[in-house]
Order: sequence, then structure tokens, then C-alpha cells
Amino acid sequence: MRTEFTKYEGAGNDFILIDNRDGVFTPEAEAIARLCDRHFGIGADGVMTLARSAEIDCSMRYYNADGSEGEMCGNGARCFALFAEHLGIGGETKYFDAADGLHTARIRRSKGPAGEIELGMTAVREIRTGDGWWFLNTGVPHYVEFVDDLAATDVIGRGRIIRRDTARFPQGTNVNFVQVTGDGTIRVRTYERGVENETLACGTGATAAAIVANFALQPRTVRYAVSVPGGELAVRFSHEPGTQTYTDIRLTGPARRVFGGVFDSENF
Ligand SMILES: N[C@H](CCC[C@H](N)C(=O)O)C(=O)O
Repeated sequence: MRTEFTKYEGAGNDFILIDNRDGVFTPEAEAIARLCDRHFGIGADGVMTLARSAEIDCSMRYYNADGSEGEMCGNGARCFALFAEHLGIGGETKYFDAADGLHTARIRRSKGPAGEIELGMTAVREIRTGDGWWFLNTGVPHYVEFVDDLAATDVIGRGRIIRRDTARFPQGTNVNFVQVTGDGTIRVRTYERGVENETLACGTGATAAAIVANFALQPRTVRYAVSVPGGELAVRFSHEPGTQTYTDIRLTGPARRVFGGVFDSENF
């Protein structure tokens, strides 16, 4: 069977998008992993499928590069919203669900293949704290640690160990290292669970990092400019000081269609 795909990237976090409104594509873990392989496949950090939904615009499912399903992907969901826009689905604001619940995404700008997308994230209600680290779920689990020199941090070496520390983090975790560069400005590098590598950007990770920067260091700051290796993201939220509750969380950043093609399922 031949399946059409479109490749998108959001701040260098890259994805294979499949329009599955006809329900023909079956996402099997092994095939996903091979499609994402950068030498033997198309190459991507993950795969997203777009399916029909009875009540809202459409439905998103996200699979990591190793074939495992992730509940949510911030950059992926921004790419997904632009993909829906390119398919002519929904209005200026898209309503869709992911495995972590309902989302809205506003197309702030869209011209040709590229756009800027503002994504609504699920609320955060709990932040765990340990010795020099914080842990929260922004759709998927995230560990956050502050460092003085992000460029010199061994993101892959340290990330790989923390990611597998199931004594502390039973479902595993994405691992973010954060350098604070000012009030409301941070730099973030992320080791991603399911990709098992550092990626150029992670939207749920940038969101987790901004929330922890507020929680631990800058209680009055609710807007963050987040610099990641693949570009610039923005995070804002509402927060009642003294609580662990963060609502109206918005992640804004670029998304872009890169190319499209067709693959043969017998090959994957
Ligand atoms: N890159 C994604 C995160 C994918 C989540 C995945 N790594 C997992 O924990 O299953 C993002 O932009 O938020």
C-alpha cells in the first residue's frame, strides 16, 4: 500500500504527518521507528496522524521516533495545526484532541508553507521537587534542572541516565537543562524520551522549563522567551502565586511544511 506523508518542522523538532481521515494507515511501532530512521527511512523525531472527529475539527495521535506512543507533543501539535490548516480543516482556531485531552491552536500567521502557531496546553496542577530538580507533567513527563553553562552541559550523557531513573520517575521522563539568562528569558536543551537523544527543540519541555523558572525563581514572571537549539519559542500562563497550579498555558512558535512524498508500506 502507498501512503502519502508530509514532513513538518517546528523550531527544528521534525515530524512525519499522515492524513488518516480514511482510517487506512495502521501505526505499528516497528514501522514508525523505521519511517523515523534518518538513514533507512524518511527521518523524523516523531509521527503524527490526523483522524476525523465527530465533535471537533480533528484528532491527533503522536508516536515517538522509537515507535512508542506519547500522550502529547507541543511542537508536534503546532505542526499538526498547520497541517490541518493546509488541508483546509477548521477555522483560524483549530479544536482537536490528543491523548492528553482537548487542545486549541490559533493560527497567528500563515503564509505559504510556514506559520506561527499558538497552542493551548493542558493545565499543570502538581510540581514535584527534589535536590536541585523539579518534575511536572505538561502533557508528557518532564524533569527540569538549572545549569550555569548550558553549552558545556552533557545533555545526552546525563539525560540518558535521568531518563531511565524509573525509581524516581516510573514512566521515564524527558530531561531539560535550563540556563536563566534574564527575567523572563531562558535557554533550554532537552533529552527526549522516545527519541532517546537530544532534539533541537521540545515544546512541552520549553513549557515545563518556563513554569519551573516561575515556580522556583521568578514568581512574578508569567511570560517567557525560550531559546532552544533549533529556534525561539514563547510560553505564557496564568498562575496564582504560592500554588502549584498553572492554567491558560500557551506555547507559541514557528511551524513549517518542508516536503511531501509517498512511501510503500511493504518497505516499512
Ligand atoms: N517533542 C515533543 C515532546 C514529545 C514527547 C515525547 N518525547 C514523550 O515523552 O513521549 C514536544 O515538542 O513537546
